Amino acid sequence: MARAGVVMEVGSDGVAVITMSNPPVNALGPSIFAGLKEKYKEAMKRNDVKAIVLTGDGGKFSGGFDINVFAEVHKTGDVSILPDDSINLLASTIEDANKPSVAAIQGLALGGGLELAMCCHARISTPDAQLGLPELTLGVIPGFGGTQRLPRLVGLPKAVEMMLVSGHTLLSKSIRAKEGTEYGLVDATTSPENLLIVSRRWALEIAEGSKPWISSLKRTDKLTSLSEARKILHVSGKHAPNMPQNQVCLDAIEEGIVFGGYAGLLKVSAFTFTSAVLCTSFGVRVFVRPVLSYIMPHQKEARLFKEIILTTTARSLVHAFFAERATSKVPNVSDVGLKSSHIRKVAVIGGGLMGSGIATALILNGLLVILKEIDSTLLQRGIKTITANLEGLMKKGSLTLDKKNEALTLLKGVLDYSEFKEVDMVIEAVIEKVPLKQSIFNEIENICPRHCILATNTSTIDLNIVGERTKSQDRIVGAHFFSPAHVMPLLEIVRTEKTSPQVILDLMTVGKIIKKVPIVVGNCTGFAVNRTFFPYNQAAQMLLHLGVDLYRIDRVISNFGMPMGPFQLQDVAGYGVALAVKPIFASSFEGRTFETDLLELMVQSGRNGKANGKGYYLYQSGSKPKPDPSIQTVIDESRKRTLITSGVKPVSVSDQEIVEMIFFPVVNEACRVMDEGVVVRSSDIDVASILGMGFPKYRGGLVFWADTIGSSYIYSKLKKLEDAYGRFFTPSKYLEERAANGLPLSSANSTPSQALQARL
Ligand SMILES: C[C@H](O)CC(=O)SCCNC(=O)CCNC(=O)[C@H](O)C(C)(C)COP(=O)(O)OP(=O)(O)OC[C@H]1O[C@@H](n2cnc3c(N)ncnc32)[C@H](O)[C@@H]1OP(=O)(O)O
Repeated sequence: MARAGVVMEVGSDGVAVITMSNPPVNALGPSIFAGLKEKYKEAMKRNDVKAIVLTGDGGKFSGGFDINVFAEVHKTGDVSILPDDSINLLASTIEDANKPSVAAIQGLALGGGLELAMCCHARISTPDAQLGLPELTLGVIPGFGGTQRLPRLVGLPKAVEMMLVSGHTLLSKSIRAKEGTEYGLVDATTSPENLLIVSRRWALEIAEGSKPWISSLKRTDKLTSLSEARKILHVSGKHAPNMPQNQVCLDAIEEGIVFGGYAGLLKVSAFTFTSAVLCTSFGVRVFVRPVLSYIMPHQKEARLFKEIILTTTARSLVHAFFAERATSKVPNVSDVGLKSSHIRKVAVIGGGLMGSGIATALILNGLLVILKEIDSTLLQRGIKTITANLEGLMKKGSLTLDKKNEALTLLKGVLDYSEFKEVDMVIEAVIEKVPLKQSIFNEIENICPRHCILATNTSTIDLNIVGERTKSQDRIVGAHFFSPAHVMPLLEIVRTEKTSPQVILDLMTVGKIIKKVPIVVGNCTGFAVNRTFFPYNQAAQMLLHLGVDLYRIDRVISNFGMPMGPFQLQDVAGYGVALAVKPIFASSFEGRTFETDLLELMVQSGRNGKANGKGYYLYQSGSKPKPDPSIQTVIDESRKRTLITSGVKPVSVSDQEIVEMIFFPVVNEACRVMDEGVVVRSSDIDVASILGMGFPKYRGGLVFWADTIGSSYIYSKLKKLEDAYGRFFTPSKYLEERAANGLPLSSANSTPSQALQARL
């Protein structure tokens, strides 16, 4: 089936197989809903149909409700385009039908997809299918009865765990079907070949009465007492600062627990309420609530859904979803019919922190790795770091011992280039020294096969300089990983004018294989991410030199949603790289950097950050970083030496001003990055800021957030700051023009910027 739609085939056994098709993930859009209603109506009418199997085409059940509709709601503000199908289709037509339905699940059943499966009377699945309700990661809540049916199928604690978002990346926990059988979400697992056979038989057995006919919404056996439930909901709600969707979801669940899931779907009457209350044994509180709130838990869910979809959080997270997917669309690379080459073996040069992290990411995802170091001590240290990285993942529960051992078999340490004759890609990850990198590229060009990609992990150095002594400019590309490379999800792919589209496509493919989100950017000092964010630390340092307490700055920025404040981040990253790139940024961005000796003074006073336990904070293993009062002498000395603050009284700033003074210069630099065509589209900066710098995803990314504030406000603030503190804050031409014309900063969002188009 190529077009979106639903088909039905009735077998001689009396089973109607209804198949949804909407490639690539069978998203539930209007044509699928219309098709489901039509086919169900027909199946109910036909005398030769005894039971129904509901499934998805192309090896997938469904990736859920069509998120494009959310984007449309955000564009128009019109929530009436959202279907009200939780009652009409899922409950009345499927769950309450007089013929049973079995969901045959393969690949994935997510969001509305799983909700559809949960209203069937049984679920048969392939063992590895991914099942989950990730709606909260989009800032909304399940809207097709998931808040009611999931707790009834798997119990409240597991349901809450599967739905709520937590952590900085706002993930909700999906499960594999194998685990689903333990919790009762899945009735049986089977191979893809047998899926329809087993599902048909199961459906007939329900119809004949030899298997139970279960309506999820009527079940109460997995629900705990109301007081227990409230405890679970209360504890879960506590971990949700800045995420209104968590509390809203808990409210919808609680409503259903108090009033009963099934009662919510039937016409409201005293009898239905009473029977719901009795069968769930949930106390007297029901009777003291105002009558209106008795009406239908599903109405509660649907009503909350329509409210929450309009929040800034939902807008931001839906934007982030599409922004992340847009990164794989690179003009003249992904749209010119190129096919990815098969990259099997990768050499990593340098077993330091970055090289080991990169090697870890590669072997974890099945690629053969040759790790090269200059002597056996360094090589052993690199291999030890890789082993420790894998053990760290095991401790977190994300890797089994077998997988760890399997990964290590893919790693080979070497001290010379003899193995490089067969590699498909080299990633150089040595220290940031131009002559060293140049001589490495010169050597590997001669040794590696002609097809081999020559990548550097430099975070700053111009790629044309790195490859200056080679003739293979078309194969040279930047593969900028973020530390720790086996954990951080971003891969910045840096191309020069000469890098071939095939090389870019191949590196993007490797990026996807190792589960990174690759963004393709142009070549300039700091590339897109470090360049955009260089004013971040510098603005924080400027505020410190203006007399603002460093721990307050960190607190304000953490409260804004960054994983930690800028000073703690400097401690964690170490000062080495910052000191090394300081002169590079100062010369490339002359006049718009903040000059201070702070880091030099820190190092002179024996502080190296977290690495030696002493930085802006004091670090002891097992306890949280502690402010260090003795840092004041270093700060006083630095303030004395810094032109901007000598003789000036400490400034008084509000928390909002701290956020603005730190992030507006970052937004300003992002404007230059967009204007120069360093990124393909502004939303790539959003993705990079979220995945590379920890910018809060629920704010949609740096540029999206800036647009919620408005270009003219940001411009006027920067102008005032420029008057007070100089060129560090001077608004860019791009920002000035956008502000003058009342335009958002992201208007080049879906199309490549003009500067880039001119270059391509
Ligand atoms: C009322 C309901 O309760 C509300 C809901 O159901 S909200 C939706 C809940 N579902 C989700 O959140 C799932 C979102 N999707 C995903 O997590 C992932 O896309 C996936 C796991 C399904 C597949 O991942 P992967 O194979 O890596 O492919 P991925 O690149 O992400 O997606 C492939 C394409 O499908 C699209 N897509 C995926 N899920 C979609 C959805 N639910 N709606 C619309 N498009 C979707 C992507 O935008 C992408 O389109 P593109 O090729 O044009 O860029």
